[in-house]
Amino acid sequence: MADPRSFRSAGVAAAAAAEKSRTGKEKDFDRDPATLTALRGPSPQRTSFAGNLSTTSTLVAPDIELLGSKGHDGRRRHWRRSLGTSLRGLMLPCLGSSEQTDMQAVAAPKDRETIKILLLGPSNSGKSTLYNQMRLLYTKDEFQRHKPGWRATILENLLGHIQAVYQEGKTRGWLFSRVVKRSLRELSDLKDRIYRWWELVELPAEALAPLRNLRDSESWRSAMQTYSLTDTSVDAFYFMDILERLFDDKYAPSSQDVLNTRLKTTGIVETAVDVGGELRYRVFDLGGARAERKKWIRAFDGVDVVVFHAPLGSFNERVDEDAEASQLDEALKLFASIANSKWFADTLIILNFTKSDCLRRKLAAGVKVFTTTRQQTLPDTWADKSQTEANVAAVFADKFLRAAPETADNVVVTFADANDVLQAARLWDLVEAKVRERVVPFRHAQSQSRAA
Ligand SMILES: Nc1nc2c(ncn2[C@@H]2O[C@H](COP(=O)(O)OP(=O)(O)OP(=O)(O)O)[C@@H](O)[C@H]2O)c(=O)[nH]1
Ligand SMILES: [Mg+2]
Repeated sequence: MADPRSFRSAGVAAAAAAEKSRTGKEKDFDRDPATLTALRGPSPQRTSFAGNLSTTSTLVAPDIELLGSKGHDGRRRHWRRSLGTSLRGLMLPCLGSSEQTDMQAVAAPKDRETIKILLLGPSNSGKSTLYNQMRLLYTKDEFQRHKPGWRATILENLLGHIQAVYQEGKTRGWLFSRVVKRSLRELSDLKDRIYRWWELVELPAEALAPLRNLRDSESWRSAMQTYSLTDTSVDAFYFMDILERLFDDKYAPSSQDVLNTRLKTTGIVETAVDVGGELRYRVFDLGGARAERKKWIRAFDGVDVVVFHAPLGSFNERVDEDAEASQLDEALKLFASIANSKWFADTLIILNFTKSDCLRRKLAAGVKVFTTTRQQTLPDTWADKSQTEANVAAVFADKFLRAAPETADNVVVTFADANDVLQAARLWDLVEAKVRERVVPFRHAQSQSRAA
């Protein structure tokens, strides 16, 4: 099994396996430490993947409602859709003064050393998380200044998740222990003091005890665990584990708290950062939900780098807007249209697989990625592969690369979990290295040929 902390471990294994299947020879990808390329193989084959969930069971508590009556009908999709956007008005200050949804910024003239980078991918794939990692790296002071503004969303993430797990339990007939039922009821009784629409979210001190009881309850943790096998939008274990901090009067979100928080992006968010030397980035974080993608075209002009996000660990999760569509399939279709678009023929495309940690967790829990019960069929070469992280990564890297044009040499594959500081830092290092190695010389060559 690959070293979970290593940025390249799963990717290197994936690249090596794909290369071996293509050429029959071993290739030492460690000699090419920054990239995973050359994964293109012979004729495209179809792959199938599925989730085979183990379930927890148990007794459901009486009806509870933690988030008030506005906008939450109890179904997971509705909760997820409202999560993060509901407090958008409140959260705008934390997005930073250099960011805006103003299209004029998108159309601003391009300077030779200014590199335009788009973060693309479906919703929930880690774009904004990687965007925040970039701000943490290059504009740390500004990022720190805006961290307190995340508090309301963190609390909303925590409460929204509890509501979602409860609703899932109700739908699937899970049995909760008496302590869990009592704690949920106590939280529900506090709901008017916990949640306010268009106001700051506050947690009364009395909420700590029931939340602690939930956190310490085997029954609730097991329900959270099961739920997390089909929804990786919020790492609720993380927030449960910092409960005491959240209740501290002086609580100020840490960088990791922010990186683990889900806030759905609407519109186009931009920031400019000095990278060092002659380089300056203009980075655009675009909302990945289907309705948001209609706005993408406005940012497509003059793009130097696309960092495309494909959530590997979401292979068995559904798209919010379409219960039939898998998140990874959605990512594949989207990637195919980006990689084959005339807008990006000369653009460096970093295809970054995120959520490998979720894949690892799901595999460890016995969830199957490749099963014969899925509608799509497995490619023959992979049908007998064991379901290791490296094999799964290789299958999907191969599948995505086959969706790019046969002759494309502008795609670089990476595996970096967006919420992991080390992995994200290495990804941004890779972006910088590739920009210096390929994008800047390409630009200079273009301007010279224009001048000649
Ligand atoms: N475990 C894990 N969580 C991740 C990873 N990448 C992102 N997340 C979490 O997934 C959730 C969604 O991430 P976002 O960055 O908001 O997703 P997005 O692509 O910007 O989504 P939209 O704004 O809707 O387009 C957040 O709670 C992140 O903390 C990852 O690699 N591993
Ligand atoms: Mg986002």
